[in-house]
Amino acid sequence: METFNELTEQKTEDGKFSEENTTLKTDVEATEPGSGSGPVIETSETGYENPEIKDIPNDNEDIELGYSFTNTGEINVPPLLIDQILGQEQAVEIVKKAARQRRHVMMIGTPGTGKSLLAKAMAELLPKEELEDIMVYPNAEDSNNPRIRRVPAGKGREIVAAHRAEAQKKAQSKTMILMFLIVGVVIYTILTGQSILIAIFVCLLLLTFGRQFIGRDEALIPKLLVSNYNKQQAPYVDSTAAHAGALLGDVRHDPFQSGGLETPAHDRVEAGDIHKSHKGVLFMDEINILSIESQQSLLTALQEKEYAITGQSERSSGALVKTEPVPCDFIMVAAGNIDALEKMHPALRSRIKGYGYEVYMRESMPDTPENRDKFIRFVAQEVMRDGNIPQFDEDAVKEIIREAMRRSGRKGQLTLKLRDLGGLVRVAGDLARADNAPFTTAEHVLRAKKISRSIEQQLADRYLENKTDYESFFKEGGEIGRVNGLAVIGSDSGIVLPILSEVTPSMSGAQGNIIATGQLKTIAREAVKNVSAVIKKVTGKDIEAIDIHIQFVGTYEGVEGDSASISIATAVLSAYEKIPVDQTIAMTGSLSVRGDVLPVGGVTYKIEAAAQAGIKKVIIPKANESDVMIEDSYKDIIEIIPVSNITEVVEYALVDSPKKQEFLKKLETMLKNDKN
Ligand SMILES: Nc1ncnc2c1ncn2[C@@H]1O[C@H](COP(=O)(O)OP(=O)(O)OP(=O)(O)O)[C@@H](O)[C@H]1O
Repeated sequence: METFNELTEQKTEDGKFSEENTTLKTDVEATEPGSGSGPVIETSETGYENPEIKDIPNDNEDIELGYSFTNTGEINVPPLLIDQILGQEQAVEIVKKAARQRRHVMMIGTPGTGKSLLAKAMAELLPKEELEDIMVYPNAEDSNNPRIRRVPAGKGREIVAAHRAEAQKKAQSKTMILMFLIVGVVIYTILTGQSILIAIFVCLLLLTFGRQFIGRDEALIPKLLVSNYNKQQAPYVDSTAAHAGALLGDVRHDPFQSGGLETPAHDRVEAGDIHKSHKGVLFMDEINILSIESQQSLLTALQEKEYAITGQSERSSGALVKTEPVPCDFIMVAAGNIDALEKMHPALRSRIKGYGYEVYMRESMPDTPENRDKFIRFVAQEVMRDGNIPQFDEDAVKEIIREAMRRSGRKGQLTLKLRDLGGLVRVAGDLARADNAPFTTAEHVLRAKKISRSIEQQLADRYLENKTDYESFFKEGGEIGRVNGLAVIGSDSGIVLPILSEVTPSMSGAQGNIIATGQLKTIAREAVKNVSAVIKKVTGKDIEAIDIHIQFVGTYEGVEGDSASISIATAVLSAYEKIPVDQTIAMTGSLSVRGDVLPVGGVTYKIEAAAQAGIKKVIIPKANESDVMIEDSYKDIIEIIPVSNITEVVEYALVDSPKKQEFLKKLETMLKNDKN
């Protein structure tokens, strides 16, 4: 009986990079989050470039557009933000509906797909006629309970100005009276020959008490808590990562709490974002990072549509003060990625769900002529928003569309991770400006792509440099048990990931083990287990007698995903059968327990990484064939071999020999029997 143990994984916890960005992903997941090549670090020096591919011109096939134009200055950018949004039709419809009916909205999806843009657009759709100013007045009966009044928008300023003028007038007449009294005292002293010292004492008394008497009117001036003076649209307040005070309002501490030096309580009250967004939109990204107490208070504010302001710090004198309830009738737009749902206060989620809509943002849209034309408008919008970069000519826009195709990771799609693409537009525009060019051209976009490399891409470059320096992977010859696997770092860069395998006599003698090293994470560990099913079938009976060692070379950051499974299987089969693997080949692909090669993510970036590393051929899953959108500069230097099962992988990857032919026959028969 086959008695393979559970996978034994040896890992070192040291030297782990941040999981999110630097884990080597080898599976479909890897194509997801789109940090793209935004303008993170602008340096042309950092990129490692294979000299072979450096100067190959980009002669991509032409991209057809619905209409032609000279430059994006000719394109009409719609005045309303809602009409500027690309590809998120469902979200746009929901936002329009929610604005009409004053409903809350929850948007879940990848960063940079337009969530905050939609929230801003919603504020533009709300009626500005309903806007109000909120004022806080002193309370003569209880100074620690300031009064709240709402007045039509713009009136607040007038009221404060009128109170101030009145207080100044009163203060002036009181000052006059005081001056008269002092002058009277001086004259009286001179006329009656009284002691000068007594006169000075009396004057000082008058000044001290008089000051308090005069200042009292100032202390009664109301404070404008929320002003909507001259606002052209309903407020939009981004409250992402706000602390309790900034979100819910606060009362400042008063270091002088007596002696006539104190600041009146109402003057120390500060509005929170929930109050500033009254009659408008409160946007909160990553709502799950808000503390549970603040989420609870937010829920109360949503339910009551008013929320009293009190000092947030218990030790401050502000904690004694609590205003009357302050209006906060806002529409909440909550956003986040899918984890936000799990970590969100269930009652808050239920409130938004019960009184609003939920929408999942799209990450790409079909590559149709209409959608391409929308990208022309997108570039025009970004240029307009930036305000400092030259307009794009038609070829430059086509280059941006080409990049949108590539970044979608799937044939026939255009990415909607538009913040990153907007970054590319700006870097290209900056280059054109630096050149004093009248327009941004395709050449500027291509240069921008080279210099605006994401941190992950730069990391991949360094990785390649180091690996090349230390000759950690081979590009030619045949090696037993050694395969050039491929992985993705972040979401937009690939690396060559060498995988080694050794087959040794079993330590226990009675039981075989699979020992995998290289800090494998859950999915990668499971992939190794699945591969073991195929290995067991192919290698046959005496499996109890061997241990199989698999090493992911130089992966101190950890490995995740299952797209290395065909590489693992090939390495192990090569080690077991003692047939060398062709090192001019790299490979990526997931393997089913029945030996089929399944699709994976990030094929384009992986192929480009292999080409950059000087590898000549890449095996990819047949199902991914149409997702390949490598730059033209790589097309002539790398051969792509699509495969659909492990037999084909072995056929291409192992170095030709009679032993290989024999093994292939065995493999084919086994898989055939398996399927029948
Ligand atoms: N669907 C879209 N249509 C047009 N422009 C977009 C779209 N999505 C993103 N953009 C551009 O990207 C910028 C950033 O997008 P936005 O801030 O709305 O993303 P987000 O989804 O809120 O991201 P995050 O969750 O990181 O805040 C926008 O100001 C806009 O220029």
